[in-house]
Amino acid sequence: MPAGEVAVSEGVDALARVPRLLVALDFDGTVAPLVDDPSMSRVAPGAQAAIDRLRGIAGTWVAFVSGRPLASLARLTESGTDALLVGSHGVEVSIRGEIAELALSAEENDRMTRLEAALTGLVASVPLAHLEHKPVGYGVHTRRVVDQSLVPPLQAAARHAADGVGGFTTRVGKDIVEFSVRDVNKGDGVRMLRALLAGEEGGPVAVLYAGDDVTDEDAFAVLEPGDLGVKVGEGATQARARVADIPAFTQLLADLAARREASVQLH
Ligand SMILES: O=P(O)(O)OC[C@H]1O[C@H](O[C@H]2O[C@H](CO)[C@@H](O)[C@H](O)[C@H]2O)[C@H](O)[C@@H](O)[C@@H]1O
Repeated sequence: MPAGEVAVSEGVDALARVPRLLVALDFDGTVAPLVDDPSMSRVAPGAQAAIDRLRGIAGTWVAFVSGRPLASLARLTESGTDALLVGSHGVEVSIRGEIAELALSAEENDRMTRLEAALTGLVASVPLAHLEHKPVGYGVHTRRVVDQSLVPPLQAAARHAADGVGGFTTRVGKDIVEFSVRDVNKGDGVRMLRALLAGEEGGPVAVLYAGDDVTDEDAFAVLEPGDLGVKVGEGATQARARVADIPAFTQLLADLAARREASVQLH
């Protein structure tokens, strides 16, 4: 479904009135501006305020669903023990402080080691490229590479190396190509969170999912009638609504909080 099929205001209005709502948020590029150093990312102040407000409304849950490692996501979102976090594109899960064990097999570890050796050499050959070590894979970052003509050949060589080792899921994001030894995605994460909350609450849970990148399409793809997918920024998408940028999405979250607070008071 093309973005723009639903006017943002109309979509938010509908979500304000559902009895149970999961607000599932991508992190980088959706609530946190993209920066050169991933460790320096921060949630935009207005977005944080809206998230805190939403968390305080009855029948409303906020989760982060990110490609980031869980530890990084927990730190940057300053999540407490009640947090719902899905990291590493759906592989790592933390539900209110309970972290599902990853337990990589010896074979997975071996493939990781072999890919790391290959990627380390490739990344070292391109000035200012950076290799991110993740719990179930690697990210080849190229945001800071000055000579961007070096990026396509680096990414092609990295893909070739991953194909050579075998068994990796490849994802292309913003100035990054990533390789994961586990084939799980953000859609799996959203499905799991919805089922968990519906089970706990004994009723259906509508979902607002927002994301800015290609990897968020897996999450948009599992949304159901009554949910709302919001694409943040440009690019082809299956999301039914679109906002221009992080400030516009921050405004959407604040509007949702205000309308949901008003709706809860009426019931
Ligand atoms: O699913 P997300 O929450 O959007 O995470 C995707 C990747 O985000 C990080 O990289 C991106 O953000 C960095 C900081 O702004 C930026 O420097 C980089 O160019 C982006 O690709 C993170 O480092 C990755 O692990 C995530 O997979």
